[in-house]
Amino acid sequence: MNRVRCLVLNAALGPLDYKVPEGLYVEPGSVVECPLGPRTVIGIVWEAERLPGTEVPAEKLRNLRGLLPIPPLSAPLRRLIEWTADYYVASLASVARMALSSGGALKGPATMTEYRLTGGMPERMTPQRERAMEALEGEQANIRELAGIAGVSEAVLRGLVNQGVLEPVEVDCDRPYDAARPDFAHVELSAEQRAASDILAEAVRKAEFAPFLLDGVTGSGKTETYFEPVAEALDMGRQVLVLLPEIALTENFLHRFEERFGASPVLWHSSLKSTERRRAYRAVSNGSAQVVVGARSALFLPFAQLGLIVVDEAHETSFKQEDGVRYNARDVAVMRGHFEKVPVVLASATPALESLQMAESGVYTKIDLPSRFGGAQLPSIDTIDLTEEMPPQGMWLAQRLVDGIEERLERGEQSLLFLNRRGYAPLTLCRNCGFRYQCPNCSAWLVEHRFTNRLACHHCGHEAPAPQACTECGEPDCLVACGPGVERIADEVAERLPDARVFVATSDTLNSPGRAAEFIAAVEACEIDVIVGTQLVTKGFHFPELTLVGVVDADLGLEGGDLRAGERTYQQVAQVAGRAGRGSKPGEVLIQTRHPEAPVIAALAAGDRDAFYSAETEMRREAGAPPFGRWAAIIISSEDDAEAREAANRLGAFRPQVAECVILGPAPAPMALLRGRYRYRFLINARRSVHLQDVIRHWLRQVDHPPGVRVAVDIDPYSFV
Ligand SMILES: Nc1ncnc2c1ncn2[C@@H]1O[C@H](COP(=O)(O)OP(=O)(O)OP(=O)(O)O)[C@@H](O)[C@H]1O
Ligand SMILES: [Zn+2]
Repeated sequence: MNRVRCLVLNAALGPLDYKVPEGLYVEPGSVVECPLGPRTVIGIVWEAERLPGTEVPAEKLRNLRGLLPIPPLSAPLRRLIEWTADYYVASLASVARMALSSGGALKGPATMTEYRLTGGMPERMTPQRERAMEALEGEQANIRELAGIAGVSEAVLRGLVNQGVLEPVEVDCDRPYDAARPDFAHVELSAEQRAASDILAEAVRKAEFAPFLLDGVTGSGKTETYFEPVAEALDMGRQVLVLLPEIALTENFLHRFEERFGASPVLWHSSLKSTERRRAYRAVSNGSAQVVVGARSALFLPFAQLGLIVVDEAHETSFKQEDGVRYNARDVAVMRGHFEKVPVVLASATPALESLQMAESGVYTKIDLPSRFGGAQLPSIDTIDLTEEMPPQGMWLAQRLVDGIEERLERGEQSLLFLNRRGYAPLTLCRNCGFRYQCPNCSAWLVEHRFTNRLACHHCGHEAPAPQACTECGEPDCLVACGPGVERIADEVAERLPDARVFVATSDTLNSPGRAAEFIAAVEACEIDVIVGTQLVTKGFHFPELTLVGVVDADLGLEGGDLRAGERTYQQVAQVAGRAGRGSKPGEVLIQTRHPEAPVIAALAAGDRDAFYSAETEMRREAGAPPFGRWAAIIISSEDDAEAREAANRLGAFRPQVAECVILGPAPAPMALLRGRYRYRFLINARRSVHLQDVIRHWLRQVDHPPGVRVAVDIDPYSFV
């Protein structure tokens, strides 16, 4: 039979049947061009029995237009797409699109035109041209990407091409990557590391699904330990996927990887240039990309011969995707391992409660690395009760913490201050009229950034110059910054310790791999005395001279009280504390808090992880919260408030009555306005026995909404805004 069923990349359409023309060979997984009316859409040939659709009589079938030049998506990847769509209540098409994530890779020709500066000058210089030429120094990319880098229009750049200032370069899109060599460098593992890596390497050899929780204290050398099973997979000619939560962390990882394997791994993240994306995608699909290091989207790449998956810093909440298909990469990674029949390693010093629970119940094998590598000791931890040791008026650091930094300065050691707030101050208000600066698109205050002298929204990216006079009442010099951000803490350190060299480390300052590398080099060369940073500096970094960590406000994460507030605070503080004393010198951690008696803080101070986790586990069990019960959120949004509210109410009228399943709402979401959309929310809490996804799918199917209304389902939500 020359009829095939296709999953087309259009969420509004169901599966479609086509005829396979003479001479075209397709099989399940083949990526094909499907005619649709006058257009052509991309589709994936699927097993018809797994994709129920309406039977179309043979004479009505249209011919497939062609086969795209990439290998068919493998059966394990097709099963992963099905599972993800089913579990996260998403359309198959939207998940499948994540697996075809490089438009370029699906096309034929293997060269591409990029442009770079020639060193020539234009006949006439304009400010825009000047700006572009400055920004494009050392860059090579296509016109659209260069325009993005330079912040000018494509027309400006085309003008520069015509003038010979930019020249075209033909790039071979499929140049091979350098080979990683499993035996490049020999690493002497500690006995503890060796025992762990042996178990993992053995699992790689067996080539079966096996989930592991590599639970190692900060500085125990988890990376070195999982490099051995990586080497094992390479020896077997298999590919490896390593997921990292943050691009800023890859720099450090790349460096260590190169030292161990003599070549760079293949990178995958959202800001890759399209040529690099295409190259990586094709190399992954033909098996020549040996080790891929990526953000969560790498999870859906079409590996030819996967042998191992590692999720590093597996507890990180940034593995949860918060728009489009709202999946948790940690959980999907385990499912991919299941379908591919390969081991999966979740590595963390502060595992998610869910992961520990899976280990407890025997589903995951837990491997411990209880001590730091090379005899380094875990740091000593103490709290500073801010109600007793008050910082001076208008300041945020207690004297004891400042004294600690000063001691480090005298000894030539380094300090790290952690505050999870970018910018200078989280709120700006007018002393004269009380006006508070709010984002026009979001229910959020604008954050002052003194470096750039702007007020910015951290949710939608809205920005405005910081006003000189109040925009409401017109009074000059009346604006007050309320509360601290990292920039303000850096100012305070500079004021109280004028000799200290202070650096603010956030996603604003470490926004490219190059900048991250410079930062690491500067710290290693001891050109920085005090780092003031957000969650970005809490993990991954290894600075031997860093001996003091100060947590500026440990209570911050506990406010707002969402389900995981305690756990998240514990993880953040434990991770940042873990940056102290990783070399031969002992580390000290000072935690500023107004609630030293709060269970999380007390557990941190006592270094008693087990006490924290068992108290938290009991609380979750009682509340029916994950992993004991299940949560889901449904967010209804529209640019029109009334439309969103009505849609939510209409859906509310159809709420299902299901035993052991409580549906709360609709209520305005805590972020009632986000990126210009008004939002209403339902929260669903169910026992594990309830098939939550079916309940939600059935419910949502009963109500149609106007085109302006969006309905988003969030299974196992992490964000409760
Ligand atoms: N067997 C080893 N031989 C040489 N150096 C090692 C070895 N194991 C670990 N190290 C070094 O010890 C330091 C700490 O290791 P690593 O950063 O992997 O710890 P980690 O467990 O990932 O910690 P964290 O969770 O805090 O990021 C690194 O500089 C690493 O290179
Ligand atoms: Zn905003």
